[in-house]
Amino acid sequence: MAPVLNATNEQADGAERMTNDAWDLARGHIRKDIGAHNYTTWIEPLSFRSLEDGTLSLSSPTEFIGKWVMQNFQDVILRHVAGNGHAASRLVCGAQAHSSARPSPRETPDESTPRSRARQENTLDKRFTFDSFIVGKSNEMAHAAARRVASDGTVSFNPLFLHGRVGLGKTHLMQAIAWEIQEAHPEKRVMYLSAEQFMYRFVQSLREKATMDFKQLFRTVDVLLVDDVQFIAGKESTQEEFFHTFNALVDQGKQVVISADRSPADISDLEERITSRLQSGLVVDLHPADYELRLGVLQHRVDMFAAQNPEFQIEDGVLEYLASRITASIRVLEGAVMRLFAYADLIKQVVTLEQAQDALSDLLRASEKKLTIDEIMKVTCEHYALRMSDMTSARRSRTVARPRQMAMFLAKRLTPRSYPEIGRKFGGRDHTTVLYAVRKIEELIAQDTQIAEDAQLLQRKLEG
Ligand SMILES: Nc1ncnc2c1ncn2[C@@H]1O[C@H](COP(=O)(O)OP(=O)(O)OP(=O)(O)O)[C@@H](O)[C@H]1O
Repeated sequence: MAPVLNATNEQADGAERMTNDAWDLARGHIRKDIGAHNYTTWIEPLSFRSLEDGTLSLSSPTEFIGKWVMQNFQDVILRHVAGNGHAASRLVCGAQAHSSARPSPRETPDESTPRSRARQENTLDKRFTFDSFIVGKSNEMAHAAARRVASDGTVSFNPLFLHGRVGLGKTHLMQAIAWEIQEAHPEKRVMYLSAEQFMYRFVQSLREKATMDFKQLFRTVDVLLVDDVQFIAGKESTQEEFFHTFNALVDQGKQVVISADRSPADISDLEERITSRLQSGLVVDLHPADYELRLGVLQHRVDMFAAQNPEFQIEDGVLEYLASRITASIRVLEGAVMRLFAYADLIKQVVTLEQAQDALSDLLRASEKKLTIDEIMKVTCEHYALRMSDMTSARRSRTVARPRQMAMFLAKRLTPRSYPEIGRKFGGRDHTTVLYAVRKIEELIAQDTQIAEDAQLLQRKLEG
């Protein structure tokens, strides 16, 4: 039986010796996958040592970086090295990394179980599971649909089409589906690959006059997940083949999951018949992450890191600050928090707001909104039909006090100002008043939908 989860095994069989140049090529792909910031922090400092007997050996400037790379980027590195036609199934990375290192018995996969066979063959990233996917308003629909596809015995919507801007979790969700189905049904043939890999394999099969094998391989899977389908726009023969594969599977009632950076209708240079088939199931978009989701992702990352590095400590408020300032994508946010970990490892002290600002200054500058407390007061007053003077006055009636508390809450959340600084701007109030206001609004957001909506609307206006 042909390997199902591995888009690269055949290429790997004929592996030539890997060189520095080949590592450079793989690095380019890795950079695209993990983003520029992660790349600069973790991958750029590595140098290629050797690739022998399937073990890729890289050296890193410190043990910490080596360990972190192994824990977080092993899959993506191996995938791209293997994608360039080199047999690589294991990574060794450290200050002393050496090609002769062998897996310890604990690390050696038990080849007797279907589960470990699936793991050995696959190109999935171990981190991309439902467990590690944080759900918020912006992605709850996509998450629910993905869960349904992963858990349903029957096919409810075919295809499931996930779309959204870069770095918002499409690949993560697709791989989570693949993991889940593979886990629950080891007998099922689940294939995950990018549209680029699909094209590569198709072209290879043409070159090797093995198109029948190609068709056989793709048309006998139970679940097919194709990432970044916008890639095949304008590529006629690949589109044609994709269309036939897609139809054959859907007609047999096999689940297909597709992702793209935009909706089917917005992908230009896609044949009309393909667009309409892509729209024939469920089309769900992942919206840009809101503040709560951003904070959730940061918190999750920190908890994971702290579990392995008990000495790691971060000052209260730093994550909230980062979540409010770094809005580009979850990938960028992850890059930021990982950089913070590397920084914490160097200084070996509690990470303060000032240090975080220093370590991430380029990222923060890029997303600088320069939001002032005056602006926050102004937008809040407009929303509640109040005067600016109400923000600083001593009036305590609820119609004025509540919006004022809301403005204080937003000032804390959306600016780097401290409690005393905010107090001074709001008519010279004490920092404890600001602290109380922030807590009060947080409490009300959890209980009162009107307040929750107000907070969200105001935040969106201010951040937009
Ligand atoms: N809701 C989430 N919870 C936890 N991590 C997330 C979430 N969304 C995205 N991520 C993380 O952000 C990073 C980027 O996500 P992913 O690669 O899935 O994005 P994508 O939408 O496929 O982007 P692209 O279009 O560039 O391929 C990954 O490391 C992923 O784990």
